[in-house]
Amino acid sequence: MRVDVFTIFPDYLAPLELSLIGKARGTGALDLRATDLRDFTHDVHRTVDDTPYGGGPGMVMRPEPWGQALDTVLTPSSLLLVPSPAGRRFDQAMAHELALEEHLVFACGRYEGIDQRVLSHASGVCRVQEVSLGDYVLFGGEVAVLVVLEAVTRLLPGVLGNADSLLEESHAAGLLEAPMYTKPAEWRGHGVPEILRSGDHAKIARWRRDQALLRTAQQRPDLLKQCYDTLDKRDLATL
Ligand SMILES: Nc1cc(-c2ccc3ccn(Cc4ccc(CN5CCCCC5)cc4)c3c2)n[nH]1
Repeated sequence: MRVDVFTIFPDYLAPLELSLIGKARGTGALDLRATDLRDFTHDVHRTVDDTPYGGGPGMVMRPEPWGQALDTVLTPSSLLLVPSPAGRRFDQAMAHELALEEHLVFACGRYEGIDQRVLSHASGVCRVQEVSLGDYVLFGGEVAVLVVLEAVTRLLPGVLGNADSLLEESHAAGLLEAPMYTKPAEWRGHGVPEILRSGDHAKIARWRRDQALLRTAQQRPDLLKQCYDTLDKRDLATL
């Protein structure tokens, strides 16, 4: 997957060099390039913003640098993602959709956002999707890029060493995960559920499924409602 990110703070994306994303870049699963939007300005101050038409607080990002920047990468097969408080809520389903794309382009806004004509013009070239992390306002889009790219990269083939963890996720799709434990068996007076040390994999799987159901019912009943139709009689007996 090829990913282009345009931002006035390219260093903000340095964490993408680390950990599994860094590994995905090393194996070629992810070809990621961050470019400074100011490279597409031509004035001595490298200006990317200006006052909003119609008045109002703050500044708006000028269309010209964005137009020239996006001209260098957008093709009809690109998907332009524009982080925004007004965007489609990012979730695991969207992460799976994005993991199938061949070319993602992120336009990271700052200030009060990007001149709307940039998105309008781009939608004549490729698909454009505004994306939101949630109902709160950040300073800009870079944090959204870090979140989206981490969630998408772990879904790319070969990135997660143990493919089973993805299978686990798909099986438990929609439910919260069961509690996890590791050594030591006794820690500050807290033990580990005996079933997990029984070696009986069928019983362990059932226990984990029950824990996931109960945890979801308790902490995220909205999720349980969404996947209620997928529950079998044994699941319903647990609830
Ligand atoms: N999920 C999420 C994504 C973002 C995000 C993404 C990209 C940019 C680019 C700039 N900002 C900051 C900003 C955006 C908009 C306003 C105006 N708006 C007026 C009405 C009430 C809400 C705010 C103020 C500041 C961004 C914020 N925040 N949260």
